[in-house]
Amino acid sequence: MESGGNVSHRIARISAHLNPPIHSQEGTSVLMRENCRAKGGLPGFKVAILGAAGGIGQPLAMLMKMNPLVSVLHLYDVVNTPGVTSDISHMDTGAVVRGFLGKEQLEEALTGMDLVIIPAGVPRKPGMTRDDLFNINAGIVKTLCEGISKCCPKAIVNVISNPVNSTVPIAAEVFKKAGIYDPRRLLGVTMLDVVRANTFVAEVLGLDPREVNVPVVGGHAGVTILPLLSQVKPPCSFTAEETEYLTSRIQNGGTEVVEAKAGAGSATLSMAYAAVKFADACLRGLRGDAGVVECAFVSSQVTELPFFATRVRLGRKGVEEIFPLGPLNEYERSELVMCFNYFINFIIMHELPSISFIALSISSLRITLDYIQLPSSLLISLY
Ligand SMILES: NC(=O)C1=CN([C@@H]2O[C@H](COP(=O)(O)OP(=O)(O)OC[C@H]3O[C@@H](n4cnc5c(N)ncnc54)[C@H](O)[C@@H]3O)[C@@H](O)[C@H]2O)C=CC1
Ligand SMILES: O=C([O-])CC(=O)C(=O)O
Repeated sequence: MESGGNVSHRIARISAHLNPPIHSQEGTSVLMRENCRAKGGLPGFKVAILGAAGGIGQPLAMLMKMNPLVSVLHLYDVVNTPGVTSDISHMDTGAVVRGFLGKEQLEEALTGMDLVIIPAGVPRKPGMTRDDLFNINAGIVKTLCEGISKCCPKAIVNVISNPVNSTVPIAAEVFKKAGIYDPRRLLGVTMLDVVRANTFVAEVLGLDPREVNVPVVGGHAGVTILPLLSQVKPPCSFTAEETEYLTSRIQNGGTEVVEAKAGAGSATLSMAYAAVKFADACLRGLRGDAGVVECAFVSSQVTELPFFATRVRLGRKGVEEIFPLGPLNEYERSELVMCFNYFINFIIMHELPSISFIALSISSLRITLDYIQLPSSLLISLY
């Protein structure tokens, strides 16, 4: 015999699944979905995916539907959300799924969300760099962040759209303009670099990748992706050859996939996996779990660059602690100079006056370089 509470809970869950996504087909049932009583499922977090019908968006939506921490899942895109939503809503997991299509439904998709994940935007094709996506994706991220400012200003925001090195500062500018910027809540997703690093290092060492943890710092493009192989857990050492091979493979992992897909896009499945791993960490932080630490591209004072990826501790307010780089070996210090060079060149090339990147100056970089004790010969490459 079920208690009254259990019965009403079951009815609420069934009704929640019958509750129509905004773009569902009309059923022939006497019980129309819009008449159902419950508007949400189990207690849990409300998550929106913006760009949910895309190569990343679809598997990401599927994996988030399987996440027990999620009670409501909003899928937003400018195309194809009805089909994706209908499909995913049939999965017998706890989260209730609703679909939203087109700009006029963006606000509805965002209202009340705890976490917003943004994989909206174009992917690259062979021969392109992530920075080549800047012109299109910057505008997309800007519009979506304006919606977030208005409808869920307290949400944690995970930015996947490339180039992450620029889309995150753009999101910050939008939030500042709206007066709602909290750097703790804005995170660029660099988890795929960590996932790749764990996999490739495990291959070299003959370990299970699940046992390996490689911090990857810097940014998310080419030489800005800086795996700290001297800080791998479990502790291990690499030959110079292994270090070169691993660093290059991790830095070029995205290009490896773009070339293999030969024009059909970039990493989607591994990215969806990485995005869910990261989103789950954010949700566990929001729930108040202790010791949730992942790498992310965030507003940072670890170096003089205004945004930088390092290990961060996630909590109820988002990023609650940013860890320093830790001791770097000579190879990693020289890689860090290349990382800085890249950022500076990008800023100069794109003349980004409105972006806070420009706030960094050569003199402040000198302080950073002194701080990390680079050999002075390497400084020359900066000037
Ligand atoms: N941070 C990372 O590690 C990674 C980032 N990416 C980036 O993620 C982005 C998405 O990649 P894919 O899913 O493969 O591309 P895709 O083209 O398959 O999907 C993108 C989706 O975004 C949607 N979209 C476009 N404009 C939109 C708007 N204004 N509002 C809402 N949705 C919009 C499209 O309709 C499409 O469904 C790309 O910029 C790619 O470079 C990809 C892999 C890894
Ligand atoms: O390489 C790309 O364009 C997509 C991406 O960011 C990655 O796979 O790391």
